[in-house]
Amino acid sequence: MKEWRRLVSSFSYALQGIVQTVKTQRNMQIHVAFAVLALAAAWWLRIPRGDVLLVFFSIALVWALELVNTALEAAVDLSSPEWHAKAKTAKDACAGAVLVAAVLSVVIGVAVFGPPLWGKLTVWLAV
Ligand SMILES: Nc1ncnc2c1ncn2[C@@H]1O[C@H](COP(=O)(O)OP(=O)(O)OP(=O)(O)O)[C@@H](O)[C@H]1O
Repeated sequence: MKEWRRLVSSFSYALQGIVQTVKTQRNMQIHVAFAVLALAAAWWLRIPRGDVLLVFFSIALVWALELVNTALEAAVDLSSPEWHAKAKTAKDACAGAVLVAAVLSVVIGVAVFGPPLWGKLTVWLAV
């Protein structure tokens, strides 16, 4: 029973971490907005299941890295409030990781949504 309660509370702390990050981090709010847009577009364009999984994968990757980035920023601010070269390296590298995932998700987005969007556009333009 105790184990079960511990599992539920760690899940609840994890959810609090996600909610708090969405509430406080502008970049996370942008990622969430893009994810909602991408999923709405996937539904509208009737994207095949395999491609929807790719979209979910890129959303999860960007969100996960933004959460790690937020955690690292908080830890660095706590341990090194003054300027320090290593604090800069840590923050910049973590921001770079988010950027890599964001670029990958743009590439996936163009590959998944590009052809069906183009198809819709050509139908509209032909009318
Ligand atoms: N203690 C520090 N020592 C050295 N450089 C720092 C330090 N704090 C921040 N920086 C530099 O300033 C940049 C911006 O840091 P900041 O903490 O404002 O994060 P951010 O990327 O603006 O994220 P957010 O907007 O989510 O707070 C870092 O990427 C880093 O280059």
